[in-house]
Amino acid sequence: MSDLLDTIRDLAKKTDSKILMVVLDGIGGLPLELNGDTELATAKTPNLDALARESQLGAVELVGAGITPGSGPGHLSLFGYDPLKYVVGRGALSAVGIGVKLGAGDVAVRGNFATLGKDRIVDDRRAGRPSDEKNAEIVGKLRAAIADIDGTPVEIYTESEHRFVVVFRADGGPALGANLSDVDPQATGVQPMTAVAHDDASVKTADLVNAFVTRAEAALQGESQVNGVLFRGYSDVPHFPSFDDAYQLRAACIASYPMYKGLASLVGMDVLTVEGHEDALDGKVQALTDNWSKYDFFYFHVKKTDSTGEDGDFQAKVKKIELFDQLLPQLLALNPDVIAIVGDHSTPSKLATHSWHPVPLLIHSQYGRKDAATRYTEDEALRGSLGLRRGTDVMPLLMANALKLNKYGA
Ligand SMILES: O=C(O)[C@@H](CO)OP(=O)(O)O
Repeated sequence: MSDLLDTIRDLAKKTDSKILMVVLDGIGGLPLELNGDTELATAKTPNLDALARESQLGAVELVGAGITPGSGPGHLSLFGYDPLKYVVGRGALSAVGIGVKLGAGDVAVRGNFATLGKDRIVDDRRAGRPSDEKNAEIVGKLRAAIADIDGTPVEIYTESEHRFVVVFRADGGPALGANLSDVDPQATGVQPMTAVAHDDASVKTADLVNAFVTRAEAALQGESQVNGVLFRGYSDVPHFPSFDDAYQLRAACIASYPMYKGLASLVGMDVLTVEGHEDALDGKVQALTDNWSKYDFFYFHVKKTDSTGEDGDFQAKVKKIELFDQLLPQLLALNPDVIAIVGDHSTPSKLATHSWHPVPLLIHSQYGRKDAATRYTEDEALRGSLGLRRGTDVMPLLMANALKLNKYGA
């Protein structure tokens, strides 16, 4: 099956124009009551509104109608990689994002520190979002308790907040399979699940995962809030076509959270250093400004629009949107030839998790047509000239608006 990336590679050409892709993680939302306003519509966003009135708007479904994307597939779609073809587990994204190298046959898995109540019922899938320092303290405890499991080396790393990474090393033995079920139920009020192998190569991995969960809970018995571990997204390291090669671009990633840096690194983007804590918006603007002349594509990631939605905090998400709006003029001052404002999925506070709802897309360039949209909101976007599209349409549209694509065919 011809891959869109192959077609784009044949059409792409180097030019001096610059593309800035801003991903507001989880930006799409829902009104709290029927016919009410979403978080985006509620937010006061004068700068986004002004930009929208001079841009083309539409909406994107990152994987397909009715499908709720994880951040990984959502981003791969935005980068032009069909998420149904290019599959990678969270484990590899997190591991690569924190600089852990995986060898042949190793398996990495994404962990959540969680709060377990009576009968091991999951009370909080994120253990109250502990600090990175608390995370590191817990990782230290687990490293002391679990250096290996029946001779299989086990490595445990802090990612951020409630997130951690475990790597099971093949250590010269048979490759460990990554085809097994999650421990993380991605819900509260139920117990962690028992990992089950879906093929013979993953039987050992499932045994290792279940043994880790048992030993970790024993080691964390004295902890009041961080006393459980949930696993999802097992994977080895995939080899994806290079983003720079497919688009003839020099691409840079500006993100704070390791998983997004891992994803960008997997497709070959340069991951720029961002100073600051948490979502570090000032540090990201600084990194963008300092490196503006060195690249012609920038992926600029904003995380807290997702986290606040996942915490079910409508007003907090509104505030994070308004905070981004306030820094938008600094991005526009760099005068990108093309800027896109988009998200990798919706995370409505009402659902407190990702959802299938299309995400608003804004593209600003000098080659747009008249567009009826007057704001960057879910409803207004669908009045735009771009209509409803797949996430994999975004990069070709940005390349076209940057005059970076030759004509297809004679
Ligand atoms: O890591 C995260 O920020 C989120 C979304 O990807 O995962 P979780 O719901 O486990 O916090």
